[in-house]
This record gives sequence, C-alpha cells and structure tokens, in this order.
Amino acid sequence: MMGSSNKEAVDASLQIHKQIKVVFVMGGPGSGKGTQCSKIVQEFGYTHLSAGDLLRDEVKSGSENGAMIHDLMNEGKLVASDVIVRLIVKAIQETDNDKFLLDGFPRNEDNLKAFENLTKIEPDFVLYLDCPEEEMIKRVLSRNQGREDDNIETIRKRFRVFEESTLPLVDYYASKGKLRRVDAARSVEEVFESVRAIFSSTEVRPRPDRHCNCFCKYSSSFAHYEVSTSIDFLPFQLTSFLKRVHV
Ligand SMILES: Nc1ncnc2c1ncn2[C@@H]1O[C@H](COP(=O)(O)OP(=O)(O)O)[C@@H](O)[C@H]1O
Ligand SMILES: Nc1ccn([C@@H]2O[C@H](COP(=O)(O)OP(=O)(O)O)[C@@H](O)[C@H]2O)c(=O)n1
Repeated sequence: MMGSSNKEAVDASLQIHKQIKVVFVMGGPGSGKGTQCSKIVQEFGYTHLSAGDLLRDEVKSGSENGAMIHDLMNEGKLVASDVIVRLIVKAIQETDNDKFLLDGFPRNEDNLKAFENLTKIEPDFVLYLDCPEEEMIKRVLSRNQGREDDNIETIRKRFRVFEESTLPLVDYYASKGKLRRVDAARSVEEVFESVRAIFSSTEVRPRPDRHCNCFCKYSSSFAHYEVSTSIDFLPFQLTSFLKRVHV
C-alpha cells in the first residue's frame, strides 16, 4: 500500500495549475454524449475527454491496472474513482486548452468527491442528455465500434448502474440549478440545436438593457431553450418577459 507521504506527493503532482472551465456531460449509454461532444468541440473549441476512452486507452497500453479495468468494463461495473480521476487530471495537465468536456464523468458520488478533492474544480454546468432506455439500447446495439461491452447483457447492467448511481447526481445538479437537460431522443442535429443554445449562452453574455440587438440575441435563443426545456438558467425577469411576449 502507498505510504501517506508518498500519496501526498503523487496528489501534489496531479494538481492543476491553470484556470480551467469544465462541463460535465452526463447521460445513459448511447444517449449521444460522444456524438454531441465532437460537435461541441468543433463549434466551441473545448477539449473532449471521454472517461470511457481514457479507460480503454489504459487497457490498450498494457498498464498494471489494465486487466482489472478491462474486466470491470466488460461486466458493466465502475472502475475505482482514483483510477479514472488520475487519468482525467493527467489528460487535463497534458492539454494546452482551458475548456474541457468531461464525457461520462462523474458516474457516481464517489467519482465526484475524488475529483473535487484532488482538483477543487466545480463544473460550470452539467449537460444532461435525457433519452428513453429503449432508444439508447437500439443505438448502442447498432453502434458497431467493436466494443466488447456493447452486448445486450452488459448494456442492461450499465443501465442499472446509470439508474442507481448516476441519476442521483443528475438530481443533485438539478437542485443546485446547474443542470442543462436536453431531450436527446431527437435527431443528432435537433439535439445539437438545443446544445448549441446552451453553450452559446455561456460564451456570450448579452446585456438586454443596453440596446435592441442584445434583446434579439435572447429572443432567437429562446426558441432553442423552449425545445431543450432548459430555460431555468435565464435570468428570472427575462424569462417571464419572454413568456409574455412569445406565448
Ligand atoms: N440523436 C441521435 N439519433 C440517432 N442516433 C444517434 C444519435 N446520437 C448518437 N447516435 C448514434 O448512437 C450511437 C451511440 O452514440 P454515442 O455518441 O456513442 O453515445 P454515448 O457516448 O452516450 O454512449 C452511435 O452509433 C451514434 O452514431
Ligand atoms: N467514470 C467512469 C466512466 C466509465 N467507466 C467504465 O467505462 C464503461 C464505458 O463507459 P463509456 O462512457 O465509454 O460508455 P457508455 O456506457 O456511456 O456508452 C462503463 O460501463 C464503466 O465500466 C467507469 O468505470 N467510470
């Protein structure tokens, strides 16, 4: 077992010495996290870190943890939090960007605590791709990426883990007002319309009291918010004003 001073030295080497912005991207298996992340990368310049891909790369690298990670993934179980958190932090340290999408992370409360303890980072917001289970199963079974865990038996187990461990985190972020929920059962482009509106609103902060153009930005974004049912992050007065004007 690692001595405490040795562990502290490792933890210190994993500290992140730059100001970064993090968005957690959550959703069940096949909800479209990877698909939407690559579109967000193209349009908004984030770096996409997929927890599953980092783990699969670790397995391929033949590291000492590789066999254990491989077995857990094939059973649809979660890997120990310190393993995935260290991979994420290392990837952040090695990347020359200040905006990150963490796809498939956190998966449970323990993941979140381990990440917070090590990095002291809070996500700017949490994007949640909300999709019915039968649609997700259909997508995963036709994904064709040669993933050993994309078989019906393991998929069912992954769904149970999602319901039991990840959904409580989704509720937690909703209660903190940080959740941006999107209906992910639509086409890729329709889902991205909603996603784009959410990210646009965090990049540009128009001031409606200044002049008409600013209001127009809000006004056109509002159509997207309606589709995404994610209007809870608009300032309250503006939301009620838009409701009066548009409805
Ligand atoms: N909105 C969508 N409609 C139909 N198929 C989709 C949609 N989004 C993603 N897919 C497809 O579903 C599969 C799972 O998507 P993926 O992005 O890999 O999900 P996740 O990363 O959440 O597991 C992929 O084959 C992808 O091309
Ligand atoms: N934070 C995480 C993320 C993924 N994983 C593991 O990686 C597997 C695949 O995750 P993924 O995000 O690539 O795939 P989806 O289940 O979202 O399709 C999970 O079923 C877990 O075994 C984990 O243990 N901890």
